[in-house]
Amino acid sequence: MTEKIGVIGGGSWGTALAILLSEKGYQVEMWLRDKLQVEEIENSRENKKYLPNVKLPSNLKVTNDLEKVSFNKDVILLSVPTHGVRETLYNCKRYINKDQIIVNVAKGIENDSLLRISEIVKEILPQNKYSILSGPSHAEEVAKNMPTTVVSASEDKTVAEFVQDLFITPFFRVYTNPDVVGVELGGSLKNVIALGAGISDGLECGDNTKAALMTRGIIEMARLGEKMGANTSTFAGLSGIGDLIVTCTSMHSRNRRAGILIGEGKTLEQSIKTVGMVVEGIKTTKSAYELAEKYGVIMPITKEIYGVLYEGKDVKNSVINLMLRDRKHEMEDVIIDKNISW
Ligand SMILES: NC(=O)C1=CN([C@@H]2O[C@H](COP(=O)(O)OP(=O)(O)OC[C@H]3O[C@@H](n4cnc5c(N)ncnc54)[C@H](OP(=O)(O)O)[C@@H]3O)[C@@H](O)[C@H]2O)C=CC1
Ligand SMILES: O=C(CO)COP(=O)(O)O
Repeated sequence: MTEKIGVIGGGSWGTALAILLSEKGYQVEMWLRDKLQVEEIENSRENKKYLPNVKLPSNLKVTNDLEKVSFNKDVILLSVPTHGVRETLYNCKRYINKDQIIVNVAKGIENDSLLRISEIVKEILPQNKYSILSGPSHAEEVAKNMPTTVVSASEDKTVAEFVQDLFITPFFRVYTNPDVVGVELGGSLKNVIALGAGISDGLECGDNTKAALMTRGIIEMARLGEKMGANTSTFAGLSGIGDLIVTCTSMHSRNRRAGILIGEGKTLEQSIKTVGMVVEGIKTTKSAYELAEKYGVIMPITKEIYGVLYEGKDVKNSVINLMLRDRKHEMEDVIIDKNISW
């Protein structure tokens, strides 16, 4: 049985998963970059900043030391936001050996390089086995043992199944999938659409609008995914439509909450500050927009959200732009694929 797990990143998600793994009886140590926060958590046995009102089990250790969290662990759980993954991995690379399995739970695409997390990990730790764990799973609900389902994706079936065994509990059901590209893209791109769903709520558009954004959103996500080598059926699964539903509708979603504030007329900076936690979709919108250009994929919702976030476009004009696009067949991509005509 795997005994030792280092959790790198003690935000809401890292903390919720560290609790789950500790309660399963593993030896878990969680790293946070802020020394004062580590002391505060040790004293109160609670992560008041990111996961308040949830007590940490007594066997869960907390540290500020990257060597302690990385060295001699069987599994490294990467739970820092996407923009911090590269630097954090570089800083702990010297303590990690090739037999340690890397499990990533961050949902984003790196700016500028346009790399998914598995690609960053491959660059820095080329010999280590990798799995992404993703799906509709708000930390606040997992911490309360509310039934949740996620997917473990790895190129290596034994690794995907190992991670499934590691995390599965009666409340946290883990499926497997070989499609790393699809699972990583689903978890990242849904945050862009969730910003849009939030903007729609902030504008007081109704449920029709949100259903439209979600349905047309998953189509453009899958369109990019297919060009990038994903299996389009993955977008119909937990890390695609599943996570899109939860993020576009939940009051826990930071992406949706940031979108609501933008829709209400707050600036991007005000919205990020008010949410006070990582809003991955903001950086991912830029990466997704650039990937769409690079692969020549039409992503109208992503393009409008990019315009609002990065070009100062008026949100109401963006809605009009989306509604007044050229008329088209709903299943255009399918029709082209299967050569179907009327
Ligand atoms: N919360 C959730 O329900 C879920 C989150 N995720 C994903 O998990 C990842 C982590 O998110 P989450 O835990 O929610 O984030 P939070 O906003 O709750 O916490 C962010 C954590 O990351 C730290 N951090 C921020 N920037 C850096 C950096 N550059 N280097 C190292 N550490 C950094 C913060 O430290 P400090 O306080 O010092 O700034 C804080 O501990 C994201 O990709 C998110 O999309 C996935 C599924 C569910
Ligand atoms: O990915 C998540 C739930 O599955 C968390 O979404 P937010 O980052 O929008 O809170």
